[in-house]
Amino acid sequence: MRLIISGGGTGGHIYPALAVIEDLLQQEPDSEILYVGSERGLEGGIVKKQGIKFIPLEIQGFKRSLSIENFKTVSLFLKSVKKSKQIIRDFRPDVVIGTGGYVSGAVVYAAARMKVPTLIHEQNSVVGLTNKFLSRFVDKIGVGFEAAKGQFPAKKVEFVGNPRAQQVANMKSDFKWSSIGLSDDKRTVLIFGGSQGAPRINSAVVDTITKFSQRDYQVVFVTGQKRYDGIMQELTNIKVADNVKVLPYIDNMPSVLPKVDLIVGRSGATSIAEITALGIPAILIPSPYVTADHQTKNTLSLVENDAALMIKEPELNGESLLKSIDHLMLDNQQREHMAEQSKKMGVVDSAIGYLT
Ligand SMILES: CC(=O)N[C@H]1[C@@H](OP(=O)(O)OP(=O)(O)OC[C@H]2O[C@@H](n3ccc(=O)[nH]c3=O)[C@H](O)[C@@H]2O)O[C@H](CO)[C@@H](O)[C@@H]1O
Repeated sequence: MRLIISGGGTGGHIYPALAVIEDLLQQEPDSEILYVGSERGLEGGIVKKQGIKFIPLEIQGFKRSLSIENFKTVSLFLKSVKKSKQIIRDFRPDVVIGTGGYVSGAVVYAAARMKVPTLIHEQNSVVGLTNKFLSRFVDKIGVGFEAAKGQFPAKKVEFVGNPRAQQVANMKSDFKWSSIGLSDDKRTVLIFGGSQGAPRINSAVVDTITKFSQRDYQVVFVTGQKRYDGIMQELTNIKVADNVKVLPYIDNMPSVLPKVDLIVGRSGATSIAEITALGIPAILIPSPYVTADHQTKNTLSLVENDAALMIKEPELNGESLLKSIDHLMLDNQQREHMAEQSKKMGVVDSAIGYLT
């Protein structure tokens, strides 16, 4: 099969696209894949590292308020549609898939206009702007939450789960914490604020980081690539204990996640799909800065099922963070219960096949 796929901006859109590619290559190893992404998003680095052919487009998002920048946005979009048409003519794909983010809007729209079969995947329960726009033009729509179905034309939409969930659930991991200087025998807490790191979570961790030295668990603190240097600067005069590892980013999350005892982080759609696919106990701090507060909705669905605890961002600080982590790390029974409840919510038989 010849596939053009596009998903951009943040990890939540990129990793589901990579899961689709991995699945397709397992089924049809001779497939030709082209990833079209934005110049500015995380995808350039992530996709190229995987050895997948990547073409960047220059594109930017709409400002929700009246802004002169929106004229530039429209002009860049139209140029990207034109470039996408050329890319499609050259590559001759059998299908074009979009997994969200502005860039996928241009690519999938161009394909639909050229009558190439198109499909989009929506990870969130609240539909993103790009997918809402594309839903009028595409042939099929796969959604990761049942709740998203009603927001799309009924004839096109199908619940398929999140392809990334199936990928992590199928992973046979031989990852060892000792490969990053930690112990293989200690229970491990992984703290990360989505694919880009979250300043409020980072500050709370920095405030309490010395206290982790007195604990019998270990902590992996992922700052986000762009925030790492700043955090290391803040930590210059602070003694970080041996049981804490500070990292800018984790490239091999599917291998790492099965070895984690507790996750502390945001509740973006793809993180939630991973957490529930594996049944990992979690403390979730929803981002209040996202469309229709969808991360709080994501979080509550887990909290109501006893699968996670929530700390609202205004209540987050070093003390509340440490208290919640300690509470769960001391209570093996509660963690086990959370793990079971979480796993019950996981959708790991996502119909990736449907997407290709
Ligand atoms: C601020 C913002 O707009 N956030 C949105 C964005 O979040 P974002 O992309 O951060 O969130 P997600 O939780 O959906 O996905 C993060 C992905 O990055 C991976 N990861 C993260 C850190 C790391 O070091 N290594 C790594 O591989 C995670 O395992 C996961 O696969 O897209 C999501 C899916 O559309 C939305 O629900 C979020 O609301």
